[in-house]
Formats: sequence, C-alpha cells, structure tokens
Amino acid sequence: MAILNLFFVYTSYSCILYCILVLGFRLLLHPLRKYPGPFAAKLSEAYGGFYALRKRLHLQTYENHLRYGPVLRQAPNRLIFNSVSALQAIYQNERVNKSYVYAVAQPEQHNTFITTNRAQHRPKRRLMSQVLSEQSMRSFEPIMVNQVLIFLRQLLQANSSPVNMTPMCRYLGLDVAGLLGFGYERNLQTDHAHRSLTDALTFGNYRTNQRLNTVLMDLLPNRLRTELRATIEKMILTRLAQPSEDKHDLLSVFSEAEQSDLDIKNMKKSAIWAEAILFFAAGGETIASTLAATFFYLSQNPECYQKLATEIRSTFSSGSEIRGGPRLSSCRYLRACIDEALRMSPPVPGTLWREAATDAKDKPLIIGVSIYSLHHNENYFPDSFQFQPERWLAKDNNNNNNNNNKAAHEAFVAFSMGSRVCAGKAMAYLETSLVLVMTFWYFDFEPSSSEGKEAGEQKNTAGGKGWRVGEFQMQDIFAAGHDGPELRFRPRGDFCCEELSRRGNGPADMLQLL
Ligand code: HEM
Repeated sequence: MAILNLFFVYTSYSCILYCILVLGFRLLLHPLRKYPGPFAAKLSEAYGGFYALRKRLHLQTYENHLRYGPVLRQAPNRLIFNSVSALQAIYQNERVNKSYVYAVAQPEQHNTFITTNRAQHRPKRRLMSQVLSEQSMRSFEPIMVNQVLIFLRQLLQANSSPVNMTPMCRYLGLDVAGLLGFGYERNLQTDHAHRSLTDALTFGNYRTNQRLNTVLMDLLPNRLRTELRATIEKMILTRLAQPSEDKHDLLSVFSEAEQSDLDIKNMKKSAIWAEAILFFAAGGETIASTLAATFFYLSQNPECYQKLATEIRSTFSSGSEIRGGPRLSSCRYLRACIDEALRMSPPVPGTLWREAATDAKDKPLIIGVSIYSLHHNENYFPDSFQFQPERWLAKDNNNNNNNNNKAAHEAFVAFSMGSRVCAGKAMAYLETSLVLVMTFWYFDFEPSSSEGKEAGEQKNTAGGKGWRVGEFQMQDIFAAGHDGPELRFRPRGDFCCEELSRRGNGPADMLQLL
C-alpha cells in the first residue's frame, strides 16, 4: 500500500513538473515567444478551443488583432496575420500546404476539401472542377431554377406574414446541393420529414471547427452523425439504382470524366460519395449564408435595395428571361451587393490553417489569415462595418475609388485563394444571383417589423460581445451558423401569381400552395 501511495505521489509530481516545463517552454523559450497575443493562447490551444466552443472565435480574433496588431499568436504553435501581403505569401505559395489539422478534424473523410497531400488532391479537384464548371452549370441550371421557383412559391404562400430567411435559404441551398451531388430530390423545401439533416450538418460543422482549432478537444456526441450517415446511404443507394446518365450530377460527370482521365478513372467509385457529402456543407450551407446575409443587408439599407430593384427590373422584361448569361452578368450592382454581403458576413469567417510543406517530424508551425478580420481591416475597407456595395464599383474617372477598389479586391478572400481556392465559386455566384434576381422580379420585401432597423435584427444570432447594429452576425462553426432575418414579402402585382403558377411544376401545385 505504501509503495502504491509513493507511486501516486511521484506520478503526480512528475505530471506537475512536466506541465510546468511545457508551459515554461511555450512562454519563455518557444520560437514564437516574441509574438504578441493573449497570455492563455501562448500556453495552450485550449484558448482557441474555448472560443470555438462558444462559436465566436472569429470575433475574438478580430478583437485580438485590434489589441495586439497584425500578427497574433493564437496558440503556442499558431500565428494569425491580418494583411494582404501575408495573405498572398501564405495562400499563393507552393511551399505552403493545408495544415494537418484538417485531417485531424475529419479523419474519415478524404475528399477534395480535407486532403492535404497534393498528389492525392489533384484528381479529386479535377473531378470537382468538372462538375462545377460553367459548362456543367449550364446543364444543371434548369434544375437549379426549378428549385428557386419552389422557393418563390414558399414566399408567396407565406402571404405577407414574416418569413425567417435562414431556414428558407438553407432548405433551398441543401436541395440544390443534394441534386448536384447525389441526383436526389431531398425536398427539404416542401417536406418537413427530413429537415433534421440541417441540424446534423450544423452539428458536423461545429465539431469540425472544434477540432480545427484545438486538436485536443473532441467532447461532442455522435448521434446526429449516425442519422446523417443513414440518410446519405439511402441517397447513394437510390442513385446507384439508376443509370448514371439519367441525371446531371456528380456520378454522371464522373462516369464521363473517367473515359478520358486516367487519374479520375483510378479513383475508387466509392470515393465520389465523400465528395458528394461535401456539397452539402461546402455548397448548400455557404450559399444559404450568402443569401440570408444579402437579404438582411438589402432589407436594412433602403437606398441599396432601390438601386438593385431598379437595375434588375430594367435589365429583364419577364421572369422567364432570368437565366445565367451576359444579361445576368451585366447586373453589376447585384454582384457588388453579393460581394459586400460576403465581405461583411463571410460564410466561412474563421482562419484557414496552413503549414510549411516539410518532411520534418517536428510539429509544424501553423499559420493563417482570419477572413472576418481581414474583411474588417480598415486599411482595405474604410468604414468596414457599413454596407457599401459602391466600394466594389470602379469609377471611370481618375478618382480615389479606383485605388480603394484595387485594395478591396486584393483583400477580398471569401472564397480563399491559390491552389485551394473554392471550387464552387461559379456555382455560388450563379445560384445567389438567380435567387436574388428572381425574388426581386416577383416580390418586394421589407423587415418584418415596422420598428425598423433594430427590429429587423432581432432574429440575428450570436449577439453578446461583438454585436453591432447593422451587422448580420455569423456564428463561427467553420461554415457559419446564423438566424434570420425575418422579412415580409409582397407580390409585385397580379402577374406574380400567374407567372409563378405557369412556371416549374405547374398550376396544380400552385393551387395547393395558395
Ligand atoms: C458563397 C458560397 C461559398 C463560399 C463563401 C465558399 C468558400 C470556400 C472557402 C473559403 C474555401 C476554402 C476552405 C479551406 O481552405 O479550408 C472553399 C473550398 C471549397 N469549396 Fe467553397 N464556398 C462557397 C460555395 C461553394 C459551392 C457552391 C461549392 C460546390 C458545391 C463549393 C465547393 C468547395 C470545395 C470542393 C472546396 C475545397 C477546394 C479545395 O480544397 O481544393 N463551395 N470554399
């Protein structure tokens, strides 16, 4: 017994001594010791984990940059930068890779987003680029438009009562993502039965973000994940029972690409489902965030709303003309509004961790730029908390706006940059543009309460410290979480009901909804 006691005493002392030595090293001898940052962050990754758990790590990082400057030590082995020069040096650098923390965050997924090995990443990325290319989008567009029409019918059905745009946009985004990824109609927009999918995705994002920011922490349970897996299995089996050429989706693009691309041919067929799952979080959730934020800012800024309404309603002469192509691309104010919403409330607000490509066995230095912080850096975006789509529009004459505009473009990083830039950028702009233009064509909208600005923000989560009036607040769970805005939609004249009933699934459906 005495020996056992002695063993425990020595073990406890050894542990305490070990902790003191590790913490002392991190504080006084570590190569990053001279970089400023919160005291707790210098000692442990738990600092980042704590704020990730509270879903406000992006806000904390922003506040820390204000306090400590453009280079910040956020964990013993991690630095965050807040400048365009650092952005380019990190993300456009062949010698810098995605950090190993991605693989730790989702060990079971080896898709385009997670894979850190360049050779393994290449064929996956080529496949994704093909399914998300402009040509592929042209084939997919009618399916997308059909989903947007369902979205519009839901707005009509609301009959001017308040609509919470977060769930509406999520159901739309996930239905479109499901159709492109799995060729499967999940019908979240119209059917309540499978909406737990959204909770499972939120939970998955939250868990991923935890692990990205502290590899120590994995406290969250797994039940929703199991449910998500069952749903996905059903989607895969249904799709596999159909000929691949029956749909325009990931499987059909894969089947065609493998004829001519040996690397893609060598990919296991099962590997494409890991890519399809990625469509939900990478494609569905991000688009929903962009839409919810843009609706929010337009409802809060009547001048911008008017300018955009005028642009859209003078560019098209009927709802059925609204399609991707030169006329949609000519809507420059529309693009400026989307970019400004992406800047102010980026759908991926956190820090995208990178590390030097090296064979060394030592723990690599992890570095990155926080998207939210850079997007609110006053050097690049003066009055950064104000919604000003004009900052994206270069003036023709030689005034300052052109210089500001260049700085803004260089610091705009909502889709990341370099070899791991978002593969779905073209789809993101097409889908968000179609939704906004078609909504403005058929409806007018306003915040749900007549009390104006603040009332419109009530359904706008996160809150607490860091809350700003006029900002659509994102929760940092990698692909952002949010709620609201609550808006009321009024049809623009009688033609709205007629046209919407004529298009898409036809009058029978429409009668059911009205
Ligand atoms: C507004 C909407 C979107 C935003 C803001 C966005 C943002 C991003 C960002 C920041 C990354 C880099 C992540 C990292 O390095 O950790 C990324 C990667 C990626 N995104 Fe998007 N995304 C959007 C829409 C989409 C869509 C619609 C798809 C397609 C379904 C998509 C597919 C991907 C893929 C496959 C990657 C991984 C690329 C790679 O590592 O090679 N994204 N996205």
